[in-house]
Amino acid sequence: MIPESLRALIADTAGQRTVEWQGRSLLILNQEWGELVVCHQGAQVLHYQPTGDSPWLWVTETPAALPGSIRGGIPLCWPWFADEFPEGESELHGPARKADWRIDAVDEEEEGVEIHASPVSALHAALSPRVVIFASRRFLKVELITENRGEAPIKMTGALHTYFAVANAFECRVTGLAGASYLDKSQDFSRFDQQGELGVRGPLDRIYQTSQVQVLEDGKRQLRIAKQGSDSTVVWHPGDAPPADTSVENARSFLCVETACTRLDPVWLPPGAQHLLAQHISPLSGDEASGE
Ligand SMILES: O=P(O)(O)OC[C@H]1O[C@H](O)[C@H](O)[C@@H](O)[C@@H]1O
Repeated sequence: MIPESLRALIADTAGQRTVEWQGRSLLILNQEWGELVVCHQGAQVLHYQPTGDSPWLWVTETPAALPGSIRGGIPLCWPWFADEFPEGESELHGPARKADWRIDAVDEEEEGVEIHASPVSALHAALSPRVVIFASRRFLKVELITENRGEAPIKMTGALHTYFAVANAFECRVTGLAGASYLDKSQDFSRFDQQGELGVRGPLDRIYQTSQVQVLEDGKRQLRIAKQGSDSTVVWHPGDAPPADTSVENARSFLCVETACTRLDPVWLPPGAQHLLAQHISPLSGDEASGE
């Protein structure tokens, strides 16, 4: 579920190192607690695997060339999601995922790591983003923090556009959405209510209005997806018409469950204020799994 060439670089890493892959600079950690790969382009977590498990995140076998971004891992959509462009802009999902980011700090402890990143060049006249990544044997958490350094309130949207690695996208369940209202992008953003839990059986592109925890089940693993600062969960799969950088077969092994702020819940950030958008992924504990 990650390309062989990336797998080989991780296997050759003892501890921590920075390497080139696909023309991008990657920070690779291979430690007792597990593996983590962060790409400098987009401050994108490309890979996370706690010891004893398989990868939680999917990466395309055939990434787009630069200046494109790599499909997979946890791309940052910032400071807007999809086509919620501010006036004069046209880049789908915003400039952050293609931009160069600096790794400001890597704090390693026996139990895990905390990584801080910020863009090399300003991505917005007033909004300033930074990213904090926490990884350990038990969880992966990504925080996207935005500060308004300007003098007027600014409207923003965004997403942690996570590509989860799954056994088969069309045999997945995403629980925690039952009863939630959603906009269906494939039906001109018509609004519906989710009847029962979501079973993914084909292409879908939906924005659910919810701040609740979701659980992604693929028959082999149950991952709990908790969030902060988000009232939208986007569930997306392109079916048998994936984007050009991904084959139909390869696309079957991801499902996007995105922690987002969208047209349903845009953030109006006052001057001097910060917004935290966070996704916290962990295995469903035994108690929760049995419904206790
Ligand atoms: O191909 P990308 O620009 O990465 O966008 C991939 C997808 O992102 C989101 O999930 C949107 O809801 C989809 O409509 C879009 O197709």
